[in-house]
Amino acid sequence: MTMPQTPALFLSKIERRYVQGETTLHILRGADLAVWPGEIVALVAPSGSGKSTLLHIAGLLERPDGGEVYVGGEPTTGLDDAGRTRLRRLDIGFVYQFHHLLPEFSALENVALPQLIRGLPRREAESRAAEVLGFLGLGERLRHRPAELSGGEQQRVAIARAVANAPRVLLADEPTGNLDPRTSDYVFSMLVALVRASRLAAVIATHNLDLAARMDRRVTIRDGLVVSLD
Ligand SMILES: Nc1ncnc2c1ncn2[C@@H]1O[C@H](COP(=O)(O)OP(=O)(O)OP(=O)(O)O)[C@@H](O)[C@H]1O
Repeated sequence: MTMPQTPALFLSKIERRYVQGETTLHILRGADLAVWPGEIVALVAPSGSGKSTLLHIAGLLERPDGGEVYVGGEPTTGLDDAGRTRLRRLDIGFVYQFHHLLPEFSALENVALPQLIRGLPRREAESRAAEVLGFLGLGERLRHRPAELSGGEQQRVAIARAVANAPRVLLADEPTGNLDPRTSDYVFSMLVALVRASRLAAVIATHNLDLAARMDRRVTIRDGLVVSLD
């Protein structure tokens, strides 16, 4: 008998309000989203609709005002800050529009660092980092610092850093947003190949409809709810 599968990420009835003086912005009003291992979901939401808010909540960077975030089937809102940080380090990878690499470290060191923080021995962390960088076509750039890499290469290092820990969930906010169209297309293909090879569950926010069309399904945020665009 096969066990029923669990979504890698499950957002259930997520509420988020921002209170500013007299006004309350009710940004998320019971948003639901389930993402399965190996699935890539495009989040194509208008500016200001709550896309970053949703990604921050999914990535345990921000707490919802209501609802529950399940990672690998486990509820997370009851965890204290240390528990959330631990789970985030183990199970969640982030890629942002701007790479946020550490300028004084090489590509290899940038990718190995999150694994060292998790307690992996240096040799193992660096060997895993070299493997992922090699997969992304950067085998010849391991010792380069970010300033010695092109924009597309820097972004591939950021992708390698996010996935080298073998997280369950990958969250990306406009990961190719600051690259020219050709490089964006190439880096995106690399990202998809890596997500599929590692069977991660990915949510990728983008305004680029061509890229969104290449993901498994498309959702948006409308009136505080996640709705399917397919
Ligand atoms: N800390 C905060 N305090 C008050 N309002 C906030 C806060 N964070 C976000 N907001 C408001 O919530 C709304 C959603 O913000 P969010 O950053 O999630 O938008 P977004 O959909 O990611 O937009 P963009 O695509 O422009 O980044 C915005 O109107 C924003 O002004």
